[in-house]
Amino acid sequence: MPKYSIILPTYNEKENLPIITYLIFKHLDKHDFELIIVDDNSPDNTIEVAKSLQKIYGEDRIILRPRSGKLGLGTAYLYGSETAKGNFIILMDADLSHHPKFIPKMIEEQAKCDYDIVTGSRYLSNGGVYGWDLKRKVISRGANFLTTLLLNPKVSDLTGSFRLYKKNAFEKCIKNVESKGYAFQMEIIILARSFNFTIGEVPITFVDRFYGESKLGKQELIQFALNLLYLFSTK
Ligand SMILES: Nc1nc2c(ncn2[C@@H]2O[C@H](COP(=O)(O)OP(=O)(O)O[C@H]3O[C@H](CO)[C@@H](O)[C@H](O)[C@@H]3O)[C@@H](O)[C@H]2O)c(=O)[nH]1
Ligand SMILES: [Mg+2]
Repeated sequence: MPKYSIILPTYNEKENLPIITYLIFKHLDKHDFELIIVDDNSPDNTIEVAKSLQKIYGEDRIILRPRSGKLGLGTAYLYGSETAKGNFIILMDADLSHHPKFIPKMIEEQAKCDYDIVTGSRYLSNGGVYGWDLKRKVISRGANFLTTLLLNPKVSDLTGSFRLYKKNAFEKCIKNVESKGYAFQMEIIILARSFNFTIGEVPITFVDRFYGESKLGKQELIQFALNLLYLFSTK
């Protein structure tokens, strides 16, 4: 039976964490999985909530990273993949923007063609984005448009982070990725294509967070543009 390791990076997600955890356990009750919560020493003490959840669901089902500093999302994913015991890795956000009900659909899609990667896509028909203002919609569409124009990796949602990977595919991509911030997800797809990994897509609806705040800032966007130009120039 396949085992799935779900990596959940958290930074100030104390309200969202119990709800997302409950929904993951509900929607994956027929699957063998572990949940790896990678907190960056959040000032709101998310880690204390995570420890309580670990007591409820068991230390074999919820794995926590020992206390760290603010190390960033890239290192959170790296820790998750080094710790994972599953043969598949699932990345998702902890803020309820990614609904766990889509995970069984991703698992089904992966099995259909034995894909190396399945991406949750907001930009397929039946997918969508809810709750974002115009600026955020333009940024997301713009980032996808520019990446497609320059690198055309033939995936409809390049910046989304809700994905399922075969463990070996994820390890190979993450070892080679250079981008640290918002461009990370996009670069992973570019790398996956260069390694000839197969990629399937499942439509998802992304709902903007209700509790807490997005960590995407102006600096991240400038970095995205620089990373994209770098990938284009080294193509
Ligand atoms: N451990 C850790 N977790 C972090 C950090 N920064 C953010 N996170 C966690 O990473 C997830 C996504 O962060 P958000 O701040 O909610 O991102 P977003 O603006 O909603 O952006 C989302 O959509 C983008 C595509 O439009 C994605 O590119 C991005 O990865 C994310 O999925 C959340 O679970 C958040 O707690 C960090 O430095 N460290
Ligand atoms: Mg978010």
